[in-house]
Amino acid sequence: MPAPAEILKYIDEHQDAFIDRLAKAVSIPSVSGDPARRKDVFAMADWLKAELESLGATVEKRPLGKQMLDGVELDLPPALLGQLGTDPKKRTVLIYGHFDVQPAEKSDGWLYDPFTLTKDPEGTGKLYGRGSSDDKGPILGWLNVFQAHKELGVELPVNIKMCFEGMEESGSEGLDELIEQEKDKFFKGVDCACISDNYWLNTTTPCLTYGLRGVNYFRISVSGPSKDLHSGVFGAAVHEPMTDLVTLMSKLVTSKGEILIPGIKEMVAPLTDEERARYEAIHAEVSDFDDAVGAAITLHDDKVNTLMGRMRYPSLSLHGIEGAFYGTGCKTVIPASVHGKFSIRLVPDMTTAKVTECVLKYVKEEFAKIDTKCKMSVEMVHGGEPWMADPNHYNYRAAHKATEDVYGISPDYTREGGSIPVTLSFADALKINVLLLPMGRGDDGAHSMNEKLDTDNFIRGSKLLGSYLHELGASSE
Ligand SMILES: C[C@H](N)C(=O)N[C@@H](Cc1c[nH]cn1)C(=O)O
Ligand SMILES: [Zn+2]
Ligand SMILES: [Zn+2]
Repeated sequence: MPAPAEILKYIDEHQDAFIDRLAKAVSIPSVSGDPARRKDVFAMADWLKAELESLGATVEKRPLGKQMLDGVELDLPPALLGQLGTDPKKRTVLIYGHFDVQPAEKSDGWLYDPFTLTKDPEGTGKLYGRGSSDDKGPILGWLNVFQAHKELGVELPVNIKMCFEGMEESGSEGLDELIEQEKDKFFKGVDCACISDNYWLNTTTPCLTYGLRGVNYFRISVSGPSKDLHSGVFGAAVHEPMTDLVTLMSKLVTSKGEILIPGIKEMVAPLTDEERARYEAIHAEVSDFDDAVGAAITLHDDKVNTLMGRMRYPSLSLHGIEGAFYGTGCKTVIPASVHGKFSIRLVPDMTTAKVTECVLKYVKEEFAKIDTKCKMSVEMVHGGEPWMADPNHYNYRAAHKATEDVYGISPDYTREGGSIPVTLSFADALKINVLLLPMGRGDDGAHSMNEKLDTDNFIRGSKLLGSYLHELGASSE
């Protein structure tokens, strides 16, 4: 059963107020990876808790302990466990989202201040701001639905349990332990889960996502002199950490994206004809990738291999070098120590443990070949396993119908190239089906500069979440 027409009308009529609430959320710079912004992640938790409570939810703040970040002990931001409705005759759906965001600085190349929601500057309905699509917009989509029901006095068709965290962009530290502790308490009675935290493949076709790649994030540290040196005074006289690190990082992946670490490719589940046919059926073109990244730079020239590269094969990306000179000008420095960061996206049947074993062994062997007096260490910073769900479950059928209700078309069935490690934790610990129901478009620029959410995706996406709840409430096994 679709959401009642009055709910959909309410969402349309309150578009401006909903965008203002998104602006407030974006203005809190809740960057989990930056110790200086940690207080803002706490502030974001408080703000979201108050908003949920004003809509009638009961919400508990659950502390998650402490973490060590670059040798400094930091409090982890709390998770929010919320509830709306306890009717034993209704299904209970768990919704998850994260209120932390990736780092963003105007100087990264943003057109506007990343922590001010810039509304529709080009007249095309785009809402620019860090977290607009990943993942504050989708969280607020749920709030829009709750508000419509509360204000109109329409009963929610299912019971809602909520889990919102503030560390997703930094490895979801502490959350698995909370889920394990609470699986027979707070999470008891959950029938299925819905996560809105990924993206359509293109800019026009909604999708349901039944798989995620996992991720192992690594850090290689190379150190030499006890302080930064003048390259004119000491160049060609000493071993240089940066040179060794760049040599090492160049051994990880080719320019064609081929991972050079022995043992990685061998773990990947073989492709079947049936699976290949699923990629052929997806509504996407290579040009959608070109548009999303802003250049014609795909590794493959055909749709199927491009989609499979993103969804069903592993990838290795080099992210950056901490300690390196990166400013303007020509500083002639030999950095004393540098830290190279890279991650590997995991697919079935890879595991974080086996990938870590292969990487550590290989990096140490390759470093030994360099014949340097610098010191090297390598560590896995955080990891999450790949995940797949059954897309024939009633949870997916409800979302399929809701997509038809709201968009008038059938959704594509996709696997996401990104990672949401907690998805597998919910599926395994609670033994439930999890659905990923994205709100944003493929060109939203999550993790990039100029992240945006289209007004239409925010508003119709809110209607989609509402209709999904009604279809779920009316569905049978
Ligand atoms: C898909 C989701 N919205 C997301 O962006 N996940 C992140 C998770 C992560 C892991 N390490 C750091 N962040 C991602 O896929 O990068
Ligand atoms: Zn993200
Ligand atoms: Zn996200």
